[in-house]
Amino acid sequence: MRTIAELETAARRRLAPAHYDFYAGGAGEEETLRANEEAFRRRVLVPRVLRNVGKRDLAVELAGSPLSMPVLLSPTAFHRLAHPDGELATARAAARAGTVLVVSMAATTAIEDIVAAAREVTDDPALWFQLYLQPDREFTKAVICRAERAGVKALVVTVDSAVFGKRERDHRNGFLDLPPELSVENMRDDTGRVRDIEMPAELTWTDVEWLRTISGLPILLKGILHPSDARLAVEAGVSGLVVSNHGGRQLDSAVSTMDALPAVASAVDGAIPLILDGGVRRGTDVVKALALGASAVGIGRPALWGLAAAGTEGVTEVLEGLREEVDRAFALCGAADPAGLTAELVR
Ligand SMILES: Cc1cc2nc3c(=O)[nH]c(=O)nc-3n(C[C@H](O)[C@H](O)[C@H](O)COP(=O)(O)O)c2cc1C
Ligand SMILES: O=C(O)C(=O)c1ccccc1
Repeated sequence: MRTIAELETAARRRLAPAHYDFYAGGAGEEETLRANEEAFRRRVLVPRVLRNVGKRDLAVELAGSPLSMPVLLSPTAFHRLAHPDGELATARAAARAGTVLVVSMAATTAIEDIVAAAREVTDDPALWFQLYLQPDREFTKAVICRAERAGVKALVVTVDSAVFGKRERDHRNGFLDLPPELSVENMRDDTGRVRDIEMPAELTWTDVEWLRTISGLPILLKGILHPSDARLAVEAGVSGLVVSNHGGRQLDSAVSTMDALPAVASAVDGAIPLILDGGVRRGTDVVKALALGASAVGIGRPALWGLAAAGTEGVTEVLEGLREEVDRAFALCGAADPAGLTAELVR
């Protein structure tokens, strides 16, 4: 089994340079992109021993969906740029691993087809749908109804993107849009035209209330870093938060997610689950995030590297590699299950 770093090397060899840069890059100086990984390296584990870790259970439940381990696939755009099977491959790997795939609104495959691919692997796959609330509310509602009908189990609203982050690699490479043979299939309107995804600059907490009136699905907010926003999210009645800086692709110089986590966890005080994403590359990263208050972590780029390197098998390699590392790190930290990971393990 290859490490995520090795899969990234394999992916880089296969991808067009501009596509590799689109996946790998961040906003501006890429300070936040680097800070996410660096924040894990800066923390060390102080393990406990003699705690009978002979039987370990990595499973968690989030917003009504069961996960076989505390690792899910964060939403990422354009999987067909990485591999011809695109989101179908990613969905199969997630279903096989028993974890959640958050399908991006910028997916290059229709949500019905993604759900069908996962259902070939398992009866009741857990697929969530990420969205940017569009200025056209009727259209937004239609997209949500379509995803619900297809069988998604939760909605993840991305709130860190009032405007698009400036990814300077993309500007240098002239990578502005998908090649003509690909499109964001879930943005088709009733005329069959594919609409552009608009970044929702005018969004407020009122829109989160509106969303709760139009869908009964659990709603999670993705891109929360400030403890005051975390408190408002609890008041708004959402089912969970993703502590995320969009993998350093939005506000450069934003706090790393591991540095943001403790204050968010203390603000939420267990009321709703927290998912952390950004920079997770090793099982010990997962353990550090859980110890400091996350219920699970999300991975973005690692899944894209697996996908580009080897399709479904590559994403499986990433997920099973992480599972093995997480399990080993639990054992060596003296934790038999997620509840056994406490803040005292991290310095
Ligand atoms: C190529 C790429 C595309 C992304 N597309 C989306 C998206 O469509 N919607 C979204 O909410 N987040 C998107 N993200 C952010 C991820 O959901 C996630 O927050 C981030 O990748 C986590 O950091 P990591 O890549 O270090 O694991 C994207 C990230 C990357 C790298
Ligand atoms: O690349 C991204 O991070 C992203 O969020 C996105 C969203 C819409 C279209 C393309 C990319």
